[in-house]
Amino acid sequence: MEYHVVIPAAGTGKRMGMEKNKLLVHIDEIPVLVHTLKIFEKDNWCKSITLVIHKQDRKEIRDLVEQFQLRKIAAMVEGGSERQQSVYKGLQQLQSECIVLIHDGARPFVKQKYLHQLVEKANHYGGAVLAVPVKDTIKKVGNRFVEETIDRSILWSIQTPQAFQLHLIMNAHKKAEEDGYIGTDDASLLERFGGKVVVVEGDYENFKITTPEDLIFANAIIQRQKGNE
Ligand SMILES: Nc1ccn([C@@H]2O[C@H](COP(=O)(O)OP(=O)(O)OP(=O)(O)O)[C@@H](O)[C@H]2O)c(=O)n1
Ligand SMILES: C[C@](O)(CO)[C@H](O)COP(=O)(O)O
Repeated sequence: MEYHVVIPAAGTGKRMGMEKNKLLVHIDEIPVLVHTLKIFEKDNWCKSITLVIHKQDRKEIRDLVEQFQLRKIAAMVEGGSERQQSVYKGLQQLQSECIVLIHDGARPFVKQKYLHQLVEKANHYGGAVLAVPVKDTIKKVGNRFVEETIDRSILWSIQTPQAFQLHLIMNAHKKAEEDGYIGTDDASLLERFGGKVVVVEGDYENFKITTPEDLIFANAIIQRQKGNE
């Protein structure tokens, strides 16, 4: 089977608290974004990468594409002020019906075996997301007092990649834009209209690099991977 991937990389990384986009920060001498892109470069089911970038990063990212010989990048488009807008701009680059994966540039540790499972599930059901069961106890809190402890057995932390039949996710993004609806992931836009989204269980290493301590975990994972090579 085959798929195309849209990678939103147009954030500014406010929670990382650095001057530059966190995706350009190095882990083991390679920018976070390059670690992510290499996963898709290596996967022979992946036919093209659409990269959504911030205007100010264009030159640096173009240079990285050359330096690391990233050959699958079909388009580099500028994103919007919200992740959702960036993804929609990326999706609009795809011309014909296909399975599309949407994957955060900030998740450089997704394993290839999950990509293929997601493609197969999306082909069957329409949508598929990678996720892990929550590890913490989750409580509903109002005004600093606990209102309820939620049954953890039904809760999952949702990651990316998220895989979709292109026409379904395009339609969901179009409707969300018309309604002024902003979701925290792409699958939620499909769920609004009863679209089927199946969960593929992944692993906890596929975390999103968000705050400074995440760089410590990221370096530790890379060192362990190198030790296993
Ligand atoms: N307007 C935006 C915002 C985010 N993203 C991308 O979406 C992914 C997940 O977003 P997040 O981790 O929230 O990144 P930032 O928005 O950069 O971080 P912050 O919220 O801390 O500013 C990242 O790969 C980020 O580059 C994007 O393409 N366009
Ligand atoms: C899409 C996402 O990766 C799902 O976990 C996530 O929502 C991205 O952004 P956030 O701002 O950290 O919620």
